[in-house]
Amino acid sequence: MTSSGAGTPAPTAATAGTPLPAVAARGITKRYGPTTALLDAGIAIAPGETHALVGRNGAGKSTLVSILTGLQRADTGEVRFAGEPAPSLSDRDGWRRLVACVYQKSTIIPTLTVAENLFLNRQGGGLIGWRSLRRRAADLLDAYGVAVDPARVAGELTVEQRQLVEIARALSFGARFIILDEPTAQLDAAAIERLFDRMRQLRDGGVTFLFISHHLQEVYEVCQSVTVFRDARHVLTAPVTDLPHDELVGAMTGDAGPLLSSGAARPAVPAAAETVLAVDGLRLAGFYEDVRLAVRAGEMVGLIGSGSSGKVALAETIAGLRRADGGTVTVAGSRPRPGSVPSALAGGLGYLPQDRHREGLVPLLSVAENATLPIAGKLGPAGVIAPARRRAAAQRMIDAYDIKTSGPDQPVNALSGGNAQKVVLARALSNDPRALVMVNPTAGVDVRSKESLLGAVASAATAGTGVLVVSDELDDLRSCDRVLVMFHGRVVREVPRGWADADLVAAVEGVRE
Ligand SMILES: Nc1ncnc2c1ncn2[C@@H]1O[C@H](COP(=O)(O)OP(=O)(O)OP(=O)(O)O)[C@@H](O)[C@H]1O
Repeated sequence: MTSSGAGTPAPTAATAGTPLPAVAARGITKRYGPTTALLDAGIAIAPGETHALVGRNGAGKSTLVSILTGLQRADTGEVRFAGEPAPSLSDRDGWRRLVACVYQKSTIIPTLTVAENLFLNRQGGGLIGWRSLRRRAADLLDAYGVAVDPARVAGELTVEQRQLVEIARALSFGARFIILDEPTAQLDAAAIERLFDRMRQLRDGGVTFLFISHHLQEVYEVCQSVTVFRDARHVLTAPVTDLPHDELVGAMTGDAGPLLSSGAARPAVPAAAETVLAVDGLRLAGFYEDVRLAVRAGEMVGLIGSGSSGKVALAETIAGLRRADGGTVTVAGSRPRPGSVPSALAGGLGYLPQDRHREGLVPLLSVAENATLPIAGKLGPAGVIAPARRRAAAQRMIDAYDIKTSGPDQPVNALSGGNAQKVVLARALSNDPRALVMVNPTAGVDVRSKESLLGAVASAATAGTGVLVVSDELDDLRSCDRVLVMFHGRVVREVPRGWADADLVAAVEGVRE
């Protein structure tokens, strides 16, 4: 293990027999106004290894990534690649040849074809014809074993295909160091395994990875070393084989207490409890067919299924983001207007969207404004809210959900990803919805915050909200009274509470055959 509590790990100069790190950052400090995002932090990544970077929400991981990719300058400290100082920030081509990051959010332009995306910003290309562009793109994708048609419009790609195209693009620029920032958050189990196989192949070919994930089992599965950041500082770097899971969590959180089980018991739902969400004969061509389900007040129902199961499209239809071809959605006894989000919300639905960036938050508004948007009516007459009341309500949410922020006035686009997710959930629950639909509620949320988020959801259920949890994360589903399994657009099984992990995975896998 290198260093514990010290500022920066591992040397940047070669010592006898030790190769120079492929990437080394030392003594990095970065401040945003009153917030210290990184304080004398660093990382050293050996050539050809897959190195994990983990830490709680707001620990400084994304900030380090932006410095390692030349998107921003550290206030102090230095970055070296194979011992050489990093290029200047203006030398974008220099950076592109050294490092690429595949973000959760795509950097691919959705309206262009795959081929155009691959050859965008390429030096020395001059004007080339479409056929030649397409041929060169096909050769490039072929060389990296990516089975995607270069003529496809990039916006139509699946998350998995998009990531592979981005990796191929990075490698084709010459980069041999790739940062994967929560790459598995939007992938189903089979796609995650394919990604890991691909990473292992590339690693065998000498590619170095920095892998960021809140799923610690993935760190053990695919990484050789792990670095932990806590509160802007480097606290530990170790081979994963030397670091038991509990110690890793302890390093992240600063205490060694065991994680609570998020499947803690809730009272049984009375048989006479009212149905607060009913879906009847719902169908949407290409996504799902004849779906029927009911959630009662106080009940938590899970919905699991692979990427092609249609579960997210179903959730989006319930929330009014999509309009079904037929069938009905009933929320607390009334039928919201199909395809209307305001109508669904007015009817008593709370919704936690999959893509918090696009659907969840108003980026330039403060944490307080975002968190209290749906309770405006409760805080003051006719939607007029006294700023002090708004701030007080937001401060209560910040405390209850452990949101790391400089205060209620911080704009949400300055929050870390996981903390933004907490604001979306706090907001969804703030209106005491009769029914709550959540898609991947803990995506991007650290291990400790997961407990408090899921605890808040379970409390809402105990208080009478009916909850539909749409997720492939087994931890998200443990508190559910039953889990519905979707496959190719249909609900094909119902698994009662008390399942073992292997049983639920088998239920999802089994129906594939
Ligand atoms: N542009 C910005 N302006 C102000 N503060 C910022 C900005 N970007 C990041 N921060 C703050 O810096 C700290 C570190 O954030 P960072 O995004 O690096 O965390 P992270 O470890 O990536 O978290 P997560 O796991 O939630 O993605 C946070 O407190 C965040 O609010």
